Amino acid sequence: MRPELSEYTPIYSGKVRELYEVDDEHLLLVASDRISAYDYILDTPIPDKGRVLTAMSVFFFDALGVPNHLAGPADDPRIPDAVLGRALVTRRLDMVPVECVARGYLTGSGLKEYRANGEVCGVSLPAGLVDGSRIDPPIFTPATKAAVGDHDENVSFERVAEDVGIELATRLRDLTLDVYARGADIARERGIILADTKFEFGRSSDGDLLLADEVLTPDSSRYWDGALYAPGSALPSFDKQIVRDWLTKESGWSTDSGTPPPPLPSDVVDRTRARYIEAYERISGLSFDDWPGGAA
Ligand SMILES: N#Cc1c(N)ncnc1-c1cnn(CCN2CCOCC2)c1
Repeated sequence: MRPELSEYTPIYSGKVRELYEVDDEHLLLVASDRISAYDYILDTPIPDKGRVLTAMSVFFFDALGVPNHLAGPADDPRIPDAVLGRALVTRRLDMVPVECVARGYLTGSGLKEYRANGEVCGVSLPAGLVDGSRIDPPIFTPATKAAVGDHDENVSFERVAEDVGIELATRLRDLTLDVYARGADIARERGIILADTKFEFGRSSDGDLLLADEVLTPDSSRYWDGALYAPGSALPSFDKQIVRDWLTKESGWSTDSGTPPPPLPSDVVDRTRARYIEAYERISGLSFDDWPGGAA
């Protein structure tokens, strides 16, 4: 008999995920079906998005072979039926307050910084780079965690060292770049580009530094279809471009309207759900049909 979610104390609620206390040593990390676009949480959920992204995290936690916070399997008996397949039991860690970002390609906030001063988080880059240019070798571009709804602030490695000490900052950088490289290799072998990603780390009661949060999901990473990639051209998001295109090209809504986006039509929802499943099955080589939870 599985417990009810109401038996667990909620301790954090983010844009698309929640965190509950299971006991003194364990948390329940729950991924919702909510999707964000243009800094809005859309009114329309994407069925199974939470399960697919949880499946991707579990695949990568296993494939990467890096010590992490998972404390049980996807069908752990402590997981309530209501969130089975989109929740994981994790060890409760002392989180390091740094968003550990690795970038193998220049886009987003990194591109904006580069265009302003030729560097990203204090790391100088060659002249002449454009949106989507490869950054080789990949760079560590940390950020401080913003309050819910705000954007994280990109900071330098030196600032991280001031905040957490040079030894831990160095370990965070090395681990971030190593895990990004492993994830990028796995994705590239399947024709998918991992442009950048964000990791979070925490310390266990034994003092071990563990990979935490979600890992290498489309919500914590930028994934591009390798077949469509061309630096300087449009860089369609593997998972969100269908939603973005409908919102900006078909719905009549505009990003500068100051109003929330309209509800999504069912075909956009269905195609986006299929896109998330395609990303998981291509990258993992596993069938999403075998993942726990879902329609009874
Ligand atoms: N993972 C983890 C974790 C852990 N294993 N132990 C203690 N605290 C955390 C934790 C607390 N907050 N965050 C920020 C990221 N949140 C994740 C959930 O969803 C909302 C955002 C991580």
